Amino acid sequence: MRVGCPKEIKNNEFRVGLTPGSVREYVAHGHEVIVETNAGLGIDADDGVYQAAGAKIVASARDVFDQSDMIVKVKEPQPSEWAMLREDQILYTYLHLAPDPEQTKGLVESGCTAVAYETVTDDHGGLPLLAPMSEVAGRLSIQAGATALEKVNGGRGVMLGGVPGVLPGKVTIIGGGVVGLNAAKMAAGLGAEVTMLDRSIPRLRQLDDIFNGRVRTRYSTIEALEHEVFSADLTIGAVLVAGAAAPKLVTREMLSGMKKGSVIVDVAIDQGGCFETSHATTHSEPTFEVDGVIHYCVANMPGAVPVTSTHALNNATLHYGLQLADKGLKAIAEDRHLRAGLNVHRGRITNKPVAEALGYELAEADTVLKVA
Ligand SMILES: NC(=O)C1=CN([C@@H]2O[C@H](COP(=O)(O)OP(=O)(O)OC[C@H]3O[C@@H](n4cnc5c(N)ncnc54)[C@H](O)[C@@H]3O)[C@@H](O)[C@H]2O)C=CC1
Ligand SMILES: CC(=O)C(=O)O
Ligand SMILES: [Mg+2]
Repeated sequence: MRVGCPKEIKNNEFRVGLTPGSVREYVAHGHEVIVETNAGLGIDADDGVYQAAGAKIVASARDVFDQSDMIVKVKEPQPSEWAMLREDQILYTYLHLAPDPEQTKGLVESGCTAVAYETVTDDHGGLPLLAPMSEVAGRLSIQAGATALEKVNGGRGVMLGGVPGVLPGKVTIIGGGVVGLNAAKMAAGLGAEVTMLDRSIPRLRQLDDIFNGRVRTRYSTIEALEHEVFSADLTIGAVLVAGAAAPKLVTREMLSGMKKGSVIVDVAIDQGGCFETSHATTHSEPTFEVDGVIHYCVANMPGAVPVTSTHALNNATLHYGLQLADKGLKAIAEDRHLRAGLNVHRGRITNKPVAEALGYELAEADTVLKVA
């Protein structure tokens, strides 16, 4: 198969779909790999490094899309990209379709087969291709939140760790999955007072075991949420219902109960965000203020640390990428975890939460894939 990797074009996105190491693996499987010039500059890999790994370098994204059977990316395709996709092409990348009707329409109209990293599953009930970026974003969320809390950045001027004789800042984390766990590790490491909320009691038990009393856990009711968010200096939004738009757990009305200059980092923004007042921001303008509360809502947080993120992402995406390249649609038909990743196929929506969120008729992945 011809496997193509264009340069990412989202605002301040420096990751790349394939590392040179991944290129070598595809080539070792007998595939041709086509990489756009300068695609890897954000991870210190120039065209020569990709060529040494066996890639062919082409001058433009158009060349990559024209010459490839499968496109491997990081972020959801932008309008100029979905216009280049074709019916016989596989797209393998993050999509986050539920809150994004325009992109969904673009992919449906292209006729391509789109596999979303964030809905591929594993045997343990996890999302293995989302997890590495959730680890990165969870850890970054505390760095971003601590910076936004500085007075010069509009925050209330609290240092999360405190100092001897002065109480630490308070961090509330809504959602104790991969993002939440990694945020809690960083916040606790800085010396902050940390509370995590979740709706899953088994997960709260696990978190309690992991932190052994260093972090408080609380079942997430409206009352508990209000109490923990109103008293927080920094609140992290980290909930997920796989594939679906994030539930709006913190309403605009609730902002009036929060401390002036407190900060929210809505990591769940890529699924629409779990604060009613959130809207996606970019690394060039990451924050805005509503009712005295600073909002940080960058939808591609890991793009800020592309070296770490690209390698972590490739570690997770390579296995299924090779399956797709080796077997094409048959790989999706044969593997239920890859089938869970299928969101769009030849103009049909095959992911239930996406179909429900955007009013499309659901086409079941197993029936729509007529593979001999
Ligand atoms: N902005 C960015 O750059 C990035 C955003 N993300 C996003 O972060 C979000 C979280 O991802 P993960 O931690 O990997 O998901 P996860 O599935 O590991 O964890 C989500 C947690 O939310 C909990 N939850 C669901 N509904 C809840 C509710 N109503 N109240 C309280 N808890 C609830 C679940 O029980 C689960 O423990 C996702 O939307 C993901 O796409 C991930 C990476 C980068
Ligand atoms: C998961 C995601 O949206 C990201 O890594 O940018
Ligand atoms: Mg989007």
